[in-house]
Amino acid sequence: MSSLFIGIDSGTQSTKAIVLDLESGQIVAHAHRKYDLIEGLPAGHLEQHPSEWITAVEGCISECVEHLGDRRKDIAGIGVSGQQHGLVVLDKDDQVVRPAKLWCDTSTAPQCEQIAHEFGGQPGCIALAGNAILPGYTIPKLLWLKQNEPQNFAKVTSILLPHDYINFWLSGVKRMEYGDASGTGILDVRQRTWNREICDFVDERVLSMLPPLGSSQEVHGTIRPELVKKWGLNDNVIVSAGGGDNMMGAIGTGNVKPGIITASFGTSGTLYGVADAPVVDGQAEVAAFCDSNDLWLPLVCTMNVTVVTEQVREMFGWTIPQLEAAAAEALPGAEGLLFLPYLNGERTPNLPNGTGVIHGLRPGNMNPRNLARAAMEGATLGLAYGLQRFRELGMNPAEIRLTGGGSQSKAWRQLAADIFNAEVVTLATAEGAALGSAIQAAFALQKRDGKATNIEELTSRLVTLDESTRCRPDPARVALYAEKLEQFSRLTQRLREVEYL
Ligand SMILES: Nc1ncnc2c1ncn2[C@@H]1O[C@H](COP(=O)(O)OP(=O)(O)O)[C@@H](O)[C@H]1O
Ligand SMILES: O=C(CO)[C@@H](O)[C@H](O)COP(=O)(O)O
Repeated sequence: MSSLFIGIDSGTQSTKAIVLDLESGQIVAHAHRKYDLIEGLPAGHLEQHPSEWITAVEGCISECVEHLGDRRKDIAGIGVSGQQHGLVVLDKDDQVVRPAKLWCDTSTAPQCEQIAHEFGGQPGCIALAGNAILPGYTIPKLLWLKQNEPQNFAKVTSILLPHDYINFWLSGVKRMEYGDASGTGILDVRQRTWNREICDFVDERVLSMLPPLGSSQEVHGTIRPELVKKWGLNDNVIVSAGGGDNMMGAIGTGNVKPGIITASFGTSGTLYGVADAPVVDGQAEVAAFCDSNDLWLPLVCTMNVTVVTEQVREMFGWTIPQLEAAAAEALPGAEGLLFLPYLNGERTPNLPNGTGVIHGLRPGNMNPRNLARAAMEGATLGLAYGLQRFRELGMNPAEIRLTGGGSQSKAWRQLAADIFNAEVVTLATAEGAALGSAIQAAFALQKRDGKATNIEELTSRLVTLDESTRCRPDPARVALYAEKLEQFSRLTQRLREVEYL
């Protein structure tokens, strides 16, 4: 009998679940559930009710165990990955006080400025905790709540991140681990301790709202008896610490030691690589996060990747294959179109009130295929802007591992290789974060039980590259996209001047 581990990835647009057979390395069941965002006014408010995530997790696990039949008794653990930074606020009875403001909610730009101002600007925040305070992060959301909904703030007794809340629902235990906690803005990533000054500035109750904090390699708890009964599981199934989706995506793409870089094309775009010391960027373009193995994960995040391609797809009423076909049919460079992809505002570069721009329209080039291509190119150029900063900080990948929904597109993979000027390759599964969560659950259980285990050995056995997807940069297109990136940076600067001065 071999052990099975469930990996859950609670993403921004959907929840994905896989069941990993630890012995064979096969994925023996999978499920997914979609949901929407709550868009508030004025633009910038983006929220979800945590009950949506729970309904999706419950549905995904139910579907997987139904598919497994009697093999459900082999399930030994569950690991949960979640979109980073969202603020879940609970009252004294552990009821959710209001919907969670998400990583892509930019309504908290004024609160970021207030916090930064208190500590001598963003350099002061970086000195205290290793990171600037940016609208995506968690702590400005709590200050926003205090200032805008004081009645709700008064009810809050504890705060959790999205994956912590799912862990709490699964196990009844409240806890945070270093990786996801590093995206709050209040974790001093060098020491892995809460920064009291920033917490107290937001409110003197903040420290008391935080649950216990600990290693990302530990077992979080065991599945609640009601759920064990509902799903027909054994009663000792563990829940591992879990983590932010990028931290778990790192495990699921075999990115567990320095030297490997992953790019995720999900709702957001991210680029990250493990480091064995904190990487603190004085310009704050690379976030100084912790990973899910008690190391560090310097990361660049852009807010607009499949957000942009999905808008174009919906505008033309296309299926995903139709979107891909249109982008593949267009010429590289989209006949002069350049899409600044800042539909939801942006984090890198920091343009919380930014908007999208399509530049270069002429009578002959304004057609659906060029718009599809320009959307993919613009989203990828946004990440390439961040990759430049990665390279300046000494992380210069020859190969980038791609994960997330957009990485399933062949046309997108090739233009990513050309824009990044690096080989790109995907993994056997596009669900890197879900796979990473299942692997982490296996690792945490083996570690707890005192078995000889090693995350590097586990990932080298369980994570496989899909060599058939490898794309190599083409010199002519690399040159074309280098020019586009310069134009992209200049236009972004102009947008900043037009919208902000
Ligand atoms: N072949 C494809 N080409 C382009 N986009 C794709 C493809 N397959 C999936 N996607 C997009 O990927 C997105 C979902 O990616 P995912 O990584 O699951 O996001 P998240 O974790 O943020 O919810 C969807 O918007 C979907 O349209
Ligand atoms: O904010 C960040 C990273 O800092 C995002 O990467 C979120 O973690 C959302 O991830 P996806 O839903 O796009 O995977």
